[in-house]
Amino acid sequence: MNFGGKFTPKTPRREKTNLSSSSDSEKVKDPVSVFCRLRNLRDENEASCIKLMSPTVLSLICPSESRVLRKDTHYAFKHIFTSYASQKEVFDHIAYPLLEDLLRGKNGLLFTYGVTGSGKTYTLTGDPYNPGIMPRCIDTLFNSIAEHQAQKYIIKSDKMNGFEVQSEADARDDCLHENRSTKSLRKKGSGDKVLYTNDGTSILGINERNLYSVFISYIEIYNNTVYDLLDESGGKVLQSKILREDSQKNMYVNGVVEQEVKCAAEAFELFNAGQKRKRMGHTLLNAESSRSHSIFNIRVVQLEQYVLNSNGERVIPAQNLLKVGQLSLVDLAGSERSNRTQNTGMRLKEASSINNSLMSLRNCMEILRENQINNGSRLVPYRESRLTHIFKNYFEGEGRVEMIVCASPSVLDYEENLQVMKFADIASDVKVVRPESRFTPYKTKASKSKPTVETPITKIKATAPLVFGPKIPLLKLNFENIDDSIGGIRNLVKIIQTRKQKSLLLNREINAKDRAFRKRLAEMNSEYTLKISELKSAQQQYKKEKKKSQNLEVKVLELEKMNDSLDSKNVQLVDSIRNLRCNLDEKDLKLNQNLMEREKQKQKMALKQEKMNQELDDKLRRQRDHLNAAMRAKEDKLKRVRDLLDEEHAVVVAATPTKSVVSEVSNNKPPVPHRSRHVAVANRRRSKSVGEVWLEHNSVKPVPLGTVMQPSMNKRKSVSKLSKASDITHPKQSKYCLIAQEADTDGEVETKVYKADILPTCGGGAQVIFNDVERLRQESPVGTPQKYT
Ligand SMILES: Nc1ncnc2c1ncn2[C@@H]1O[C@H](COP(=O)(O)OP(=O)(O)OP(=O)(O)O)[C@@H](O)[C@H]1O
Repeated sequence: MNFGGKFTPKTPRREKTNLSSSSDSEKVKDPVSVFCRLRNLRDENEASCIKLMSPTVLSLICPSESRVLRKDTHYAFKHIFTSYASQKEVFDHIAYPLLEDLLRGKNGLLFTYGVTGSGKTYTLTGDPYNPGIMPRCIDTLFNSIAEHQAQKYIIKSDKMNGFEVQSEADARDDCLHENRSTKSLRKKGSGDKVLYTNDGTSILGINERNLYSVFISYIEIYNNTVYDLLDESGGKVLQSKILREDSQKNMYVNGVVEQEVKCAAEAFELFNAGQKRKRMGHTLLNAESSRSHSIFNIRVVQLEQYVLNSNGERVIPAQNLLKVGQLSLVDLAGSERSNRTQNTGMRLKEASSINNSLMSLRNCMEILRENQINNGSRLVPYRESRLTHIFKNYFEGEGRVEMIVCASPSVLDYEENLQVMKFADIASDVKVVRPESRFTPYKTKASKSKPTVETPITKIKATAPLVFGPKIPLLKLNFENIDDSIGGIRNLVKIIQTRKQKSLLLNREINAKDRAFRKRLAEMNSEYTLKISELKSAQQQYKKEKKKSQNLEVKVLELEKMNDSLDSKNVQLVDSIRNLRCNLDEKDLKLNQNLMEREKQKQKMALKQEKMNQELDDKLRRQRDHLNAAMRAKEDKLKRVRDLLDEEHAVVVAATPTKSVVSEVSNNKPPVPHRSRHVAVANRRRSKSVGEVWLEHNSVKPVPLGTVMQPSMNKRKSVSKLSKASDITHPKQSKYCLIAQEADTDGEVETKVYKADILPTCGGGAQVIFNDVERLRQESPVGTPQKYT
């Protein structure tokens, strides 16, 4: 084994594994082991929706009050732990075999899955008196390897998911300058030390030829971003990390703090420090609910000190190989329905991210199962979520996968349990390649101190004895048999000569080696100087890159902050939009109500108006009919008068009958001249008789005419009633007119002026001779000028 020379990988690079590949089909595969752990009911009187049928089968009973009634369904598990099962039972059954694998250099993934508050964290962590799987794993591990641990920092993480081995002196140096951040992490963790009860369990039959180193890392996936719970470089703000593939195509968290621990207490301190940073929150269903998926990684690295050759002698292993096993304990955040948790804002965003990642896990499982059943090659969408991406290797055959389904039997959890059980059903059908011990080639770190310093392996080299030839026999001189003694002496001389020759040879060899060594040393020295300058430039480059990456990280952090604030703003906006929508809906409702009310009123009004219109129409029709009848009667009378006038041309009215005429006129009836008393008088026009005096007889008070043309009567006397003969016989009066008003068929008012001459009779009376009728009508058709006749 060469600790100072150049590293050459001894094992071929592992090809990317794929479950559907033909080579994989030849490998032995095991289904994902799915266990179930039932927790106790919170309230003893509560009804249960889970019925145990056997130690491996349970039935999910649909509660009668469920919105959708479903048939009872059966689900099979590798084993079901009832609420009476102790933490130790769960550990012994599930985690102990994984620990055995870990010490054989095999990987294992154990995750808890279930509804929020169903006991996932309790199963994995527990409490000091009922330690869960994680503390039991740590205790059992150190109980088993305590005596066989490598000196601290002999094996170091190379920050790229691999390891390198360095000399003891360098390891001591590193111990002295122990990472400050780790110290402070420890300090933080040691503030309130949590000590879990150690029951002394250990793994039997570990390989005692190996030196063991244990490494711990603790990360969380929060809102689909990976954070290192042990990284203190960002102060209180957790640093987001990216996922990378190492040279062997294994996924790892870039730049994750992977701390070597030498005892269980140190591991617990780190766990507690990380636990304080883990995102927990209070929800309606769990006072301390995990808001992120947390992954606690234990890596055990084994360095083979020596191997035994066929003669049973200890020889240094020919290859630079480390056996590396990893156990990932994953506490998944609980699946939850927002209508039950009534989460809002940040909690709601967390819940949706949790549910999304769990959905991605389910998707991947479904596709893996489908590929296996149909021998298909559908792409498994590991990259959809960090949770699936980080565990890609496990599903592609890099380790054993086990799952504990935690379930609360409460009827309230029925719907969620149904989904969890379906997921478990899918998972138990997925098969993964049985893991093999993993050997990783390691680099030896160039020693910072003098090259004479021994590593655990160079120590073994030094103990190999130098052989100068045959052993020098014990010479016993026998003076009684001098020949024997001489023979012995000769033999001795021969041996001494051979040894001398051997010694000379060795001396020459040593000298040659010394020369070669010196030459090599000189070469190495120049190489060293070269390397130092290379290292310096690499360091400078590294510093630059580090600065760049720090800047980038700061930027990422700022962007994340911005993203977070945008997210919270978005949530607020969504809330306010929802409120505004509610308000709008309320207002719309009110508006609609008002509109309906108004419509009703309108309809009422319309009905009322229609009724009124009808009434008015009726009234108008009656009035019109009445007026028409009256007019018709008048026109008849008038016609008769005209006819008479036309026939006889003149009517002489005797003085005595004036009264009767007047009385007829006063009765507002058209005057009917008496045939025998008619006097023939030539037609006279008003315009021709200047200075005439008119007796204007308005039987009723007329409607104001408002016309432009008025009957031209310069001198007139208006009377409403003719009561005595002198009203007519007055000598100054020569003209008589009777004014009557009536409505025509269109309802327009028509004024008729019946004109007559007053002629004195020889008997001292007067005769009234009607000779003209003047009609005054006012019409107002829209858009047409008013007509007057
Ligand atoms: N088997 C059990 N025995 C006793 N107590 C239990 C058991 N399972 C859970 N509990 C208790 O129930 C509570 C909720 O459990 P826990 O926090 O482990 O739930 P969870 O599934 O991790 O929830 P979340 O997903 O919200 O983080 C805790 O107080 C825990 O102590």
